[in-house]
Amino acid sequence: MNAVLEIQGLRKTYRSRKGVRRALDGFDMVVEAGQVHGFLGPNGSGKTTTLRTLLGLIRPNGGRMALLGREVPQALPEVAGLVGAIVESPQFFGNFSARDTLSLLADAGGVERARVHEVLELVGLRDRAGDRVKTYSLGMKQRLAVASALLKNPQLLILDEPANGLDPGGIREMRTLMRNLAESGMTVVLSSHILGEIQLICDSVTIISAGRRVAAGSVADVLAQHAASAVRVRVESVADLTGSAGALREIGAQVVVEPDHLMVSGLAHPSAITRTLAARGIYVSELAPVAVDLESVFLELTGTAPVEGEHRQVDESAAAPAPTVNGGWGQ
Ligand SMILES: Nc1ncnc2c1ncn2[C@@H]1O[C@H](COP(=O)(O)OP(=O)(O)OP(=O)(O)O)[C@@H](O)[C@H]1O
Repeated sequence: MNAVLEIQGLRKTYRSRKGVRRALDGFDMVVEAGQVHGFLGPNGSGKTTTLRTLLGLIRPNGGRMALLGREVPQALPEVAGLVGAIVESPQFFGNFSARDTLSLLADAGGVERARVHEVLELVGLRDRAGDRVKTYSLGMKQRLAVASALLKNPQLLILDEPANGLDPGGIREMRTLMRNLAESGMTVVLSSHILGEIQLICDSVTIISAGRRVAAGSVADVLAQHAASAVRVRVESVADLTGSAGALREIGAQVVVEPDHLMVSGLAHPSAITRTLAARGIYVSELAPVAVDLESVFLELTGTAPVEGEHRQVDESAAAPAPTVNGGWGQ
């Protein structure tokens, strides 16, 4: 097996004074070597919990995980040196330069000083390496964080929301950096909800919703599997859009109401649309398959597409009905 990261049936339940929350509910994930893999999900779907659990920072309630072919958390002491990760924005001393910061980290980790110059070059900070970190932009601080994770030349790099807070230029630079790392043979896993970027950067994706995997595979495959399902529907009178949406939802479609048309997905045969609406005396004036992007697939799969009259809350993890925590590790 060529997988550098494997997760099977991962479960994590948080208990707090407010009750029990099932953050991961039998989650599966596989990342093959040499890929840039996007880990996508809405707020509260379990991405950070997954990454923190993989790195031994959180104890799961069940499931199995392996990094570089070794079962973790048991083998973490052996694989930790081969995995670079940033799961929380690291804090750097503002008065230190990037070079000072990385030299300090290199000494602490037993890494040769020559590597500091290499990683500064890799992340594009060479020319500002002597400037104090407090003069850096957010994008430069993110690159310094990536540089610190690269010091030990990891085989696998895990980044939680590396593009968070970056402007479009910063995101573009981050994208180039990720691609360069993958070309150098590193496997990169990055969590994000910036879907357009994932589509451009990543070879493969895992989409998580409410603590479960809802799609996985190459970006092209995930798009192809869902490409046929989205249809743009116009009806003769705009006044009939709301009624049409209701009728289509009754037959199981997911419908997004736009000002002058509907976006309909989740039906095996688009002919069901014309039949259903005609039965209500509503006539379709346009029925067009829509080129699907990752964003619409994501919205459909995670149930986070806007629904008329509903105001979705940000946290989509499941509030567990009863505390079923087994307290132990393993299935
Ligand atoms: N320490 C904790 N105690 C209780 N609940 C927690 C804790 N950490 C996370 N949760 C809950 O677990 C669920 C999953 O959270 P997690 O941070 O893993 O999601 P996420 O996908 O990373 O979200 P985001 O994109 O917003 O960072 C959420 O409901 C969150 O409120």
